[in-house]
Amino acid sequence: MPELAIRTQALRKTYRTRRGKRVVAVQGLDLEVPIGGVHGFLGPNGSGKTTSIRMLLGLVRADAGTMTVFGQVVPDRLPDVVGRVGAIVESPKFFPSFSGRKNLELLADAIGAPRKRVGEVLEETSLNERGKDRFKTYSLGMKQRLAIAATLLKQPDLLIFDEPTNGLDPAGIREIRETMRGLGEQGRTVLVSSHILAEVEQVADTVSIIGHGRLLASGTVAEVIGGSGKSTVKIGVDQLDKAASILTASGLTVRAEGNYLFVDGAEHSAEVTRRLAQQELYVSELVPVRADLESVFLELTADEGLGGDQ
Ligand SMILES: Nc1ncnc2c1ncn2[C@@H]1O[C@H](COP(=O)(O)OP(=O)(O)OP(=O)(O)O)[C@@H](O)[C@H]1O
Repeated sequence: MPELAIRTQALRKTYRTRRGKRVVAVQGLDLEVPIGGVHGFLGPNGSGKTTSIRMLLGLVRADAGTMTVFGQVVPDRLPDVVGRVGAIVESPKFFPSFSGRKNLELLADAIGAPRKRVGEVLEETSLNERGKDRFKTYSLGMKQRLAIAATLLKQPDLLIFDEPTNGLDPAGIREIRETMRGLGEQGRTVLVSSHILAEVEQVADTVSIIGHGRLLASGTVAEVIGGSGKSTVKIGVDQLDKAASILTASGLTVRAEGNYLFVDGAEHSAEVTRRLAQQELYVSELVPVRADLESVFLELTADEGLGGDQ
């Protein structure tokens, strides 16, 4: 088996609230993150993403299960791999009155990274033009990119970002997305958690979808979409109502939208045309509708409600 960047097996974590209530945050999570590229770690709010990430980083103790990072069992062997991992789990603290560059220089000195890395990471996160400006004048998106720049100082092979675009405007989201894409293309592994699909669908090479702390689906974006078994065709036809009742009577799920019918569950588009033609209704247009990650996600997590909160 090829080495994985991250692997968890039967990972479990139950919290006890102050009132003594038990909250199962992660219940038997099997996660596999391949080496290289962007991996979207997706799930509704409260589904256990942050807890899983914190366990991987040794910040929260797991109740049961195993975890490896680059083949090393963590948290036991974390010291052996921690140098290869950069993570942003909470907003890091920067000095507001110092420039972005100065902040990075101080950090580089603190962790023993060469000063020349500062210019490189500013470039990688497209901050070089604003590097001399004070941190407090940065937009939220720039602050977040500076945090990414800080994790890049030590050239990690694996980057873990927990909801990196929270609170950002569309331009900020795009910038973070492009930064992640660039890192994935360099061959680094980026694990990015999100509950917003549209954000990750465009950058992720592979995804894992979780709900209630369990894995619901994983693979390449195409595999996860294809594996949903959802096939929909959009058809244009005269007498929409009549066509809809014919198709419904054949066991297909049909809904009308404008001048079109959307038909779910037909194995072959030809089946739709044939059934209508038998009743002398002729299809003027027929387009297969590609399922997107969003609809698959909603379908998979439909029973999840508020994720782990109940
Ligand atoms: N310290 C804690 N004490 C008690 N319960 C907690 C604690 N941290 C998390 N939880 C609960 O565990 C569950 C999983 O939370 P977690 O933050 O891991 O989910 P998440 O998928 O990261 O959600 P979000 O996207 O909202 O951050 C939730 O029900 C949450 O309320």
